[in-house]
Amino acid sequence: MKKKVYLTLADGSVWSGRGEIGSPVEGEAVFTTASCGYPQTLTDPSYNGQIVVFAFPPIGIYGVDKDALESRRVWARAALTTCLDETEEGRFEGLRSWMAEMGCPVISDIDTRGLVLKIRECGSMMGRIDEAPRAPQTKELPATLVSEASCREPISYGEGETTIALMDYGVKENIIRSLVRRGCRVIRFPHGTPAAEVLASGAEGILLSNGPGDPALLNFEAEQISKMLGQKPLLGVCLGNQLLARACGAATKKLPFGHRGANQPVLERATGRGLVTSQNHQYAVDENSLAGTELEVAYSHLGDGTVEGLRHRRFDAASVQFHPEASPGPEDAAYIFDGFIARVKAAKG
Ligand SMILES: NC(=O)CC[C@H](N)C(=O)O
Repeated sequence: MKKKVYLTLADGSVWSGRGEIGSPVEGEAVFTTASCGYPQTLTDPSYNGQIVVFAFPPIGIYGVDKDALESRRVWARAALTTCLDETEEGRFEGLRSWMAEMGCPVISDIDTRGLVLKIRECGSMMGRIDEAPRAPQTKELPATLVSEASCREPISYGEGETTIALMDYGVKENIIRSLVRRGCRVIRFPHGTPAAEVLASGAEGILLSNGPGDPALLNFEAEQISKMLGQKPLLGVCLGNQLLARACGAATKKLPFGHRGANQPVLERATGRGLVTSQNHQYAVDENSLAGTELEVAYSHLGDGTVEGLRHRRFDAASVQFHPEASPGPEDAAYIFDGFIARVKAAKG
């Protein structure tokens, strides 16, 4: 039964809504402006630890197609919407009942317009959803978000002739589907796999996945990437972009409210071409920290100028902060996978 519930943000502001919560929920409150794709957003492991405010009302209008999810579970801690479409009749199961099965609260009738403005003004911050207004106890997201989301053992997909090692920091499954569809065999490795083991697997190219949390906490992962650099062609996506930067000696920084949505404008510096991209990130590579490294900026955000992609001057390594696999969002950047696979094929001769 839906009850009145409250979101209390770390700055003390209180927002009321309606929903069912088993126990209080805490997480980092962030917003996405994507107008569709809520099933993909909610199952994207990069949202582990976050309370997602959907700026676009309503959500739920087309239910949930379980064949088009980004993982087997919901990673967001809660979904907040001003208007929840609760239709259960239709081709797919309704959002409300699916979220109940997934054990994740959906809070409706909450002022998402005010919340988005608050987060834009004061930045993403911790929040608590409870039956009474209570301040969040958690100050920061834990360092365990990636290990929770990564696979436990290597998993193989596809039978193609080009073998890609996928470092799983919390991968969206459409990255795997995008590679398999292009004729690759993908070996998905747990985040803590040593570089030597990955290189010994017969991998001809390495893809660093997206994933949750602060890249500055992932020292072991960055160190392994530095050992793989120059050995095989490498592509980083989102968290993978941030970790490539760290592996090369650059640093990341926290953005005020990040970029989350399906129409983020990006400039490809080499061609002057503009791309409309799918994004979901809170951190970015600090451009000032690139001086003295062998990395250069290949893409930048047309809204705030932040780094959106990198290229290594000496090694075959590149990365993007946005999502070539889309899901949700436009497919303008899908060619990045084609370019990567062509590089891998060229390198193996
Ligand atoms: N989608 C991602 O890979 C997100 C990367 C990182 N966790 C960030 O928030 O910036």
